[in-house]
Amino acid sequence: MENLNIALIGCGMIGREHIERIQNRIRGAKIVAVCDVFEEGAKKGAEIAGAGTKIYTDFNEAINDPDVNAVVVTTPGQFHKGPVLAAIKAGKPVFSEKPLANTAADGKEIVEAEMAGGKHLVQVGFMRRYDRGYRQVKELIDSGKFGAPMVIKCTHRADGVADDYTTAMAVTDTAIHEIDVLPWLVNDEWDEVQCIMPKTNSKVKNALKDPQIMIMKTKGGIINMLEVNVNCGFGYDINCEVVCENGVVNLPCPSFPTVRYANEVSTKIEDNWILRFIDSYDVEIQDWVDHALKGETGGSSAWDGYVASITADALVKSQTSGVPEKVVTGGTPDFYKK
Ligand SMILES: NC(=O)c1ccc[n+]([C@@H]2O[C@H](COP(=O)([O-])OP(=O)(O)OC[C@H]3O[C@@H](n4cnc5c(N)ncnc54)[C@H](O)[C@@H]3O)[C@@H](O)[C@H]2O)c1
Ligand SMILES: O[C@H]1[C@H](O)[C@@H](O)[C@H](O)[C@@H](O)[C@H]1O
Repeated sequence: MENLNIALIGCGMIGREHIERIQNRIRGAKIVAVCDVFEEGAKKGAEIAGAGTKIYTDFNEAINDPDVNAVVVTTPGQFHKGPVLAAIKAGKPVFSEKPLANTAADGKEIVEAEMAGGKHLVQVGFMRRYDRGYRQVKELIDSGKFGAPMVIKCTHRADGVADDYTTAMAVTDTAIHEIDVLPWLVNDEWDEVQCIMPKTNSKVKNALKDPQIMIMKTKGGIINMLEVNVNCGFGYDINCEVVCENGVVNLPCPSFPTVRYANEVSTKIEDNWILRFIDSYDVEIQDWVDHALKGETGGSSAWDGYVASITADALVKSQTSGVPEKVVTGGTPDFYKK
């Protein structure tokens, strides 16, 4: 394969970002077809992609178009399974935005289909594995200089969320990033996870519980404390601090100039994920394209996506049980061992 001719399924917020990215900044790939259940949405996507882009409202038709040899899935999480399975069936490489699926049951179907086909075709969009800051933290931890990691403290804060954002989405849509990136960062696996609910922010006007505190223990005994807080009202604030035996590795928000003005010292905080991780998405999609052209996958595999969904299921269970819940994966199949 010399070039990826991509059908992108789901022309919403990140779908349109990825269309623009692939057409203008990614080598070896172009969007040849776009699909959205709403024709208007697909048309908007096609406008960004440029003249000649085919428009579909049925993902099966888009994926099975003979001019298409690769697929990007940017529908909401609960609708990833259909197009991902269709791409596997067609034998075409597929990049699925995170999460691979909203439930472990859906993730299992994808993993089983990929194994049955005997070819690695699925990459999951956990872009933090491509973020310069997270990569530097991993290098520092892997150097061994600071000793073994013992505690991780994270915040995943957002200015606000849409009205249809639910309590479970704090796990399946938001904490899912930490669920994937932290075990990768410290070379470990989740063992048990717990979600506890502090008092809810009075700005929340529906049934959403926000903030939430997630306490997650790895098999190696590392404890992570994660604050998910999606109505913080002051910006997109992602922090990660790893406490090791001989030192602390801290990844704060990327720095902006510090301003001294009117008796105050201040530093800007990024508005949203688009800007905070913009470089990571570029690196991630280019890496997917480079791998797919060689018949390979990079980044997070379908198995990683499935394990993240198993962990998310356990955390969602703990949202109601209030107690720690076990993360049971049954072990990595040989097909996915690196
Ligand atoms: N990696 C990241 O940081 C990041 C950032 C934002 C979103 N995401 C992920 O990307 C996905 C999309 O998020 P979004 O914010 O762009 O959502 P969105 O709601 O803005 O867009 C989704 C689009 O998919 C379309 N759609 C739904 N079902 C479809 C189907 N069966 N076939 C074709 N089109 C369909 C909708 O009409 C909509 O236009 C989610 O999984 C989300 O978690 C990831
Ligand atoms: O879909 C978005 C995206 O994945 C962001 O990176 C995350 O911070 C948000 O919580 C989520 O809603």
